Amino acid sequence: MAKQPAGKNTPRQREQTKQQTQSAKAGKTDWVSKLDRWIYDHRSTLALGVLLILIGIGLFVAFISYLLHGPADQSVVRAAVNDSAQDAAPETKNWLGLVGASIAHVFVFRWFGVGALGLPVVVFLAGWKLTFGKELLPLARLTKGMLFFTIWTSLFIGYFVRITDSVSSASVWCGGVGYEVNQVMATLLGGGSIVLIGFMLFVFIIFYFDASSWSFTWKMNWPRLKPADTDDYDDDTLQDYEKEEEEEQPAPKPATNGKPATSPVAPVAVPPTPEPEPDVRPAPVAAPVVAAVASEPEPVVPADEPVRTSRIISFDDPPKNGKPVTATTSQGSDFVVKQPGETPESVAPAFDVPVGEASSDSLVAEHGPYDATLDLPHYQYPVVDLLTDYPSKGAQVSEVELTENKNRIEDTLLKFGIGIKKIFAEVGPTVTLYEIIPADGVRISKIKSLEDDIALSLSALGIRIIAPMPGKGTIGIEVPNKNREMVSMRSVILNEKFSKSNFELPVILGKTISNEIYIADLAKMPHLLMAGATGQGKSVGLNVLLTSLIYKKHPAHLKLVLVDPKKVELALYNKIERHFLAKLPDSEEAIITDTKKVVNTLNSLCVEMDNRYNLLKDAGVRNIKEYNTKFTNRKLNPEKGHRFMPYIVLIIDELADLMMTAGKEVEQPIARLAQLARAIGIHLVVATQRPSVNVITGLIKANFPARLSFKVTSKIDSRTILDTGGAEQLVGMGDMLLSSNSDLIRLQCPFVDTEEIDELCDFVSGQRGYDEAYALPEYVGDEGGQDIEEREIDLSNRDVMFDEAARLVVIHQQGSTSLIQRRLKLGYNRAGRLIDQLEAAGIVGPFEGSKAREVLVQDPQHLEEVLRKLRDQ
Ligand SMILES: Nc1ncnc2c1ncn2[C@@H]1O[C@H](COP(=O)(O)OP(=O)(O)OP(=O)(O)O)[C@@H](O)[C@H]1O
Repeated sequence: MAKQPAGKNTPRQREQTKQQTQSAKAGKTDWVSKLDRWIYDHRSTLALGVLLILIGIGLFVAFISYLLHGPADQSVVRAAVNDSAQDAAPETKNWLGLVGASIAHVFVFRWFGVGALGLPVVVFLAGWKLTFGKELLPLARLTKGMLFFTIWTSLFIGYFVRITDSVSSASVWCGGVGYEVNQVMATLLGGGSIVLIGFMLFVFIIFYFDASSWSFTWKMNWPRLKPADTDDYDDDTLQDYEKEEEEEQPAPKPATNGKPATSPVAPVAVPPTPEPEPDVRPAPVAAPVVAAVASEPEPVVPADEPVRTSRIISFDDPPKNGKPVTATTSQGSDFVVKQPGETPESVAPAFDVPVGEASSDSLVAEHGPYDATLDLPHYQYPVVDLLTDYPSKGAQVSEVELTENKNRIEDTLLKFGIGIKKIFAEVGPTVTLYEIIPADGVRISKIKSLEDDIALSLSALGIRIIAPMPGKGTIGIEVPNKNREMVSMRSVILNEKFSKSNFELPVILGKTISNEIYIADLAKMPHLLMAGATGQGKSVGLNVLLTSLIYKKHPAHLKLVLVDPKKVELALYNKIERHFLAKLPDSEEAIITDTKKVVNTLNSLCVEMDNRYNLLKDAGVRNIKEYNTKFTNRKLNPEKGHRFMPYIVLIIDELADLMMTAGKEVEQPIARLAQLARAIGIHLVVATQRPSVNVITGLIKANFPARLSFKVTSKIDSRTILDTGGAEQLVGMGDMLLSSNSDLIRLQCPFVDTEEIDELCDFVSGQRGYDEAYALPEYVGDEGGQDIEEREIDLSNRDVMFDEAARLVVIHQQGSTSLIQRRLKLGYNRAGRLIDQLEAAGIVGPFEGSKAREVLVQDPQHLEEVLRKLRDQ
């Protein structure tokens, strides 16, 4: 692993540089990044959350107490302000003393009276959300409600205080605002004030509880509105109205007059709705379904029955408030569309393809496109200051060195009878390229055949002859610089080419001889094979690749599978497990070091690949990009297994080790993935010290068009990896050759130290992550045995959630682990165990690959019977 940077930087120099840069940084940006980190640190969020809960409770107690003892405390507060707080304090009646009385005096007496009680409720709920990471009640919606409650109550009570002329005794109930505003309204409107106050309540109710979804009958009779007039109508609705008008047949809507809604979602006993849903539809069967559905923030679109084009789709809530949205189809069945990003398994899109473009368009119009990043909405991309600022001196080649080399090249070539017309030098970070135009009549093949002799005569390490230079009629001779430039990771991350790159998976590979940054799109590569003798910069190279991805990608869009048979090379990335790593459901460690686990992981990736291909086929698209676009546009139904697909990058740090211990067992899945996985977003980066043919087999090699080599020990190794010599001539420390699309490019890999990686991982892991690493599909190897009976499920020791899980799958007629996981809020492992138990109990059928298991019990009554028997046993 990285021990020491490029030649010029001795540990001492580096330490000094680091100290200088650190003190420079400290002055300017340290406090900003510290503040950032503090804000996104779990501990500070927890502390703030608990503080807000305490403040919420405190304010509530203080306000209630003030309302009870108000008159007594008013004089105490005045005395404290005018005279001495110390003298006044003992007189206070408020349960929270003088402070409680003073705050309550302002909020209750001066401002809002009873209405002020809305404030502590909001503060408490905000604190709850910060502390527990989820909402007790929909916060945004409730805040709006409470704001209205505060002002309206104050006005309403103020009206009666004014007309009863009881300001001296009762003004504490309406507060100063309520009373004063009523005074003004009375002057302007007289008795009309109460009408205005009543009207305000009416307007609030119709917007807050979305009167548009109350009844079809209402809608039918309401005047037709243009889309510009309202947000609550979708195109379908308007078209329907227009059609009906044309036909002059105001036919009753099915849900009102037609057959009662028949939904496969039978009424279930579920906790009551947190907020009353005003539902005035005369649909007796639909009603319990509404109650059931509204309490669950999950889609309950009947899984097997495509929702037909909905004529009226109305949502009870504006899109951005984070509350589940209830929608109604013309069939009268209701379902909930969850806001994107509510939980890690956010499943916002609620329509399937059969619904048609218009419905998904209207969903997008209402809610905006699905955004996977909303699972971690506050995630901050790493700041560049995490990387060390090594002072860049540029390439250090003196005139003298250049002239010396030029003369030696001229002399050597002349010795072999090669005349030179012209010679140019281009100074790169590690080597200088001398480009030679040979004299007329000199054949390139002659120069090529003399390559080794010329190199020997020039007798410097790492001379590489490029004859001819691709696309030019010239010869290139690369001569290493005496003092090479160290390319820092920071400098390349800051480079515009990287920051502005819009590649799907941008990876920095290095700096070219013309000092340009070379960035590749791993998604297009589509896999990378990396070789290099020990100590030549492979680990640094992998770290550079990972750093570029982490700097550019949101955890929602990228998952890493890290295989590290050497056990220490990638260990640093353990910290970002809950952000970027993917692992097998049953494994403890996200970084895979054990060969058996590697085999399972590779096979699991193959299962993931097959699953993804099935989803692509189902969606009628050809690749991950088209799939995710369709999903983002809410045209794919998560209830049918559709989900946003993050890219998966598999990194294998040492293939040689694995090939020695597991041979074909790893070769086959690697080759399979390399052959097929590009379209579904799984990309491989495989590194090895030993690029021999029994490690990089023909099967593997054929499927890795992009190959990269650091210095290797022999020309044979160079040929194995690059199909040509040259890599043995490299000068080490990140000097490398990239072979891509039959081009061979010499690059200097940037340097990134383990300390920098450590800081980067700390920065990422200090932020809120997912509950656990991204779960790869379960793969049970030979030992596990696929047969449920062999795995001996003990039904006498059932999970406590067994009955609930059974009811869930029977109600939905869908035996899927992810359904159990989402709806019962369980981890993957536990949900997997539950589904195994359900299989053993004969409630669901056996595993069927990417499809959900068949549910063998058809109705809830039958299920209760089965459950009762199990209990009796
Ligand atoms: N891009 C680079 N720029 C400057 N120095 C580098 C670069 N890459 C590697 N080095 C130097 O080479 C040393 C070895 O690099 P690295 O640890 O990446 O080798 P490796 O090929 O992974 O070796 P091993 O396989 O034994 O782990 C580093 O400690 C560092 O001093």
